[in-house]
Amino acid sequence: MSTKFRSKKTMSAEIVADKHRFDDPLSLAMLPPKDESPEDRTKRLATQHEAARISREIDDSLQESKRLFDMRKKAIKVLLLGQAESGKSTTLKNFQLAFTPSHFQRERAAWKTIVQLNLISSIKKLLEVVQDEMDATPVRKPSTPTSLSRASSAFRVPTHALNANHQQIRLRLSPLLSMEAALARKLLPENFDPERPSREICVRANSGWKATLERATSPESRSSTGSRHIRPLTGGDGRNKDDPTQVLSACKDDIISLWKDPAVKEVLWRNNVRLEDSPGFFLNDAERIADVNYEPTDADIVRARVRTFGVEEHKFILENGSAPGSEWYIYDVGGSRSMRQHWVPYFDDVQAIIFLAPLAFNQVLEEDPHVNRLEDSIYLWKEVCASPLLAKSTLILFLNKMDILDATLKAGISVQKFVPSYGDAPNDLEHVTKYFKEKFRAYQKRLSSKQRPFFCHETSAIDTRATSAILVGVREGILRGHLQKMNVI
Ligand SMILES: Nc1nc2c(ncn2[C@@H]2O[C@H](COP(=O)(O)OP(=O)(O)OP(=O)(O)O)[C@@H](O)[C@H]2O)c(=O)[nH]1
Ligand SMILES: [Mg+2]
Repeated sequence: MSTKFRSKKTMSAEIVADKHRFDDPLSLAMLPPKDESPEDRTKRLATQHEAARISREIDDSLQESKRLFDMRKKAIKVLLLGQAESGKSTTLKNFQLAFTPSHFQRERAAWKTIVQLNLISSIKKLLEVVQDEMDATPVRKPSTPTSLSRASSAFRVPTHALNANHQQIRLRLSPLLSMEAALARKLLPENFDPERPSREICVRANSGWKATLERATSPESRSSTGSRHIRPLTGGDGRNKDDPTQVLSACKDDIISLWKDPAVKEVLWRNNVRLEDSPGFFLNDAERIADVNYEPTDADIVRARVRTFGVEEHKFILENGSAPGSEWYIYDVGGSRSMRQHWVPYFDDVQAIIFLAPLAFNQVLEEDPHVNRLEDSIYLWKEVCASPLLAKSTLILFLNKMDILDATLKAGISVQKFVPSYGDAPNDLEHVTKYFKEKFRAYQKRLSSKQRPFFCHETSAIDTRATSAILVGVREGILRGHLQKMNVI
């Protein structure tokens, strides 16, 4: 711009700025030297240009951080709480399946390996019981019963005894066990729990274990000999000894016959072992899962068990429903006792707590067999209701595992025996549920510093269809409460 076209106002502003420049020691120090050579000038201008670029970058990143911070403030935060095995991660998977289905589908490959590992884990327990029985009683040959075996069988009613066939099956299944140990070590390096070493698959939160699993179990990875991948160990029969699909399919017939065997069933029954009630139970589906073409169904993924270790943050952008595009953060916590200390930092600014409480009146905690599960759930519920940090949060109670409660009551297990205060009220699903629901309601009323509505659902989180219908209602309730708080409605 030539001086001719500058306004009076601009010119006087420049004079003031120049005056300021010569008064200000910093500006003086920044002035180019009087005898600056053209090369020095070019260098100086380049440096100034670079400094300005970096400064712009810092500004942009600060603005982005602010934007993310504001978005998080606007996002909906939900915390899943409850004791270990109460169904928190299962509820999270239901949420993904219902509202962010494409995300759910993307993780399918990782879950396939988990289902296979779950199946192997049940086989491991089965083999342990078989081994203990064999160690305790002499093994008999199947075709030529001895007088000793006839005599010992006479003590049992009905008489199904383990024999050399079972030992053979056990031997043939042993590669599964070594493969499981190796696979868990390689694929889940975070598979560590001081409370229950090597009992259950467990991953540290946010360790990217799903991506690790997907990478490590993909066919490309297995066919690679690169050092970053699992090296394939190919047996004499051409089978890959590291690949759970191959090893399981080779063992399929033995797995099925062992699980269906009346002698094994009897041993389990006598030892009071109900594998069917253990988390991640897939033995009844061995025919399908041990198949070489196995692909997990949605129901398999929801039922697959991985113990949560720490606190996992899951970010969702809703793909459907009344507020598509809305951003949610769901925190899934590890529920065993040693992990509860990590919950509190996540209490800040949380809109809703979904509290999972199975009415497991006849079970004890895995980490402490002296503590009744239902008592522990009630203790935790009281803590949550009374917490000042959660005073403004909406509490939503899921009386989960209703299917198990139903089966327990139908099996004739008496509530009164475990909870004397239940008295002689009918030992059926309706009355038992009502009784404990009222207990939870009363504690919330008594312990909340401000009154809040009591939201309670009876759930069976492995039933994806029924859970989805409940979650739609929960989602809408949370959204409404959130928008009201933000004065949008
Ligand atoms: N039968 C039945 N099983 C359920 C139900 N909900 C969850 N499960 C199973 O119970 C086991 C434990 O569920 P998770 O969701 O992993 O439990 P969690 O609360 O996340 O446990 P931690 O991560 O150890 O704190 C899994 O194998 C689930 O498939 C239910 O309503 N009925
Ligand atoms: Mg979990």
